[in-house]
Amino acid sequence: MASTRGLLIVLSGPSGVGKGTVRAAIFKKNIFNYVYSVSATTRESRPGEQDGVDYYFVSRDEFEKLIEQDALLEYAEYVGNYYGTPIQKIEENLAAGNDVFLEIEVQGALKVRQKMPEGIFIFLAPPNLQELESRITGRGTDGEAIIYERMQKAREEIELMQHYDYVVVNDEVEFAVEKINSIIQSEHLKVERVVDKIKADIHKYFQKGDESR
Ligand SMILES: Nc1nc2c(ncn2[C@@H]2O[C@H](COP(=O)(O)OP(=O)(O)O)[C@@H](O)[C@H]2O)c(=O)[nH]1
Ligand SMILES: Nc1ncnc2c1ncn2[C@@H]1O[C@H](COP(=O)(O)OP(=O)(O)O)[C@@H](O)[C@H]1O
Repeated sequence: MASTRGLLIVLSGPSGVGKGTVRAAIFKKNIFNYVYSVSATTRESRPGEQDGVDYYFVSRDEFEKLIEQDALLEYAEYVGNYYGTPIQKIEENLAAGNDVFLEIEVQGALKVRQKMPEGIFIFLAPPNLQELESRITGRGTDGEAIIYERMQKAREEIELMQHYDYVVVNDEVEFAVEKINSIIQSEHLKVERVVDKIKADIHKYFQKGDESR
């Protein structure tokens, strides 16, 4: 009998809410040994970003081949670039019992929800919209028109919050990390998962006994 499948954890939310920051803090703490799902993207790499670690940086042609080959669990076009989740490693890791962590935007997360409804979908929300605007502005990567566009998009995305399992407000990074880790912890303790684990253990125990008899 295979070991219990890992959990698929999807962290999503509007641009600028702090997904990247919170994800980095979660991985730094590394409580649950999540495997991070590295996405493919057609956007240019930023200074300090590493190919295969932060993203797989690919051309548009290469990305379109991945789509044709059905190699992506989902993909979305976001601010002029493609972003997509390679499926193979996710499947392999979940089957091996490892938890897999995705950090993707809202359209993509909802597509994953349709394909893998057993996942745990967490919406990272800003404390309020004024604070969201300050974070986007403070990041210093966007002009005024883009900021306005991102705020309009955030408004639509916040309305999709009801399709998630949990909402975590990113007030302080440290608190958001704690809240997310405690969600994962309680998902691990759900009775059906514990029962699956115990069944796998019972199976292993008696199989060993049968072999030595
Ligand atoms: N749908 C989808 N979105 C992704 C994927 N990878 C990253 N994203 C999202 O794409 C958006 C833009 O990412 P990025 O260019 O790194 O800029 P950021 O705004 O600084 O995080 C963010 O909301 C990411 O969460 C993916 O594989 N699929
Ligand atoms: N809890 C927080 N409090 C204040 N600033 C934050 C918080 N979380 C993130 N930020 C800041 O907000 C900006 C956007 O964060 P980022 O992680 O890039 O967002 P996203 O990945 O969702 O687009 C960054 O400048 C980051 O330092």
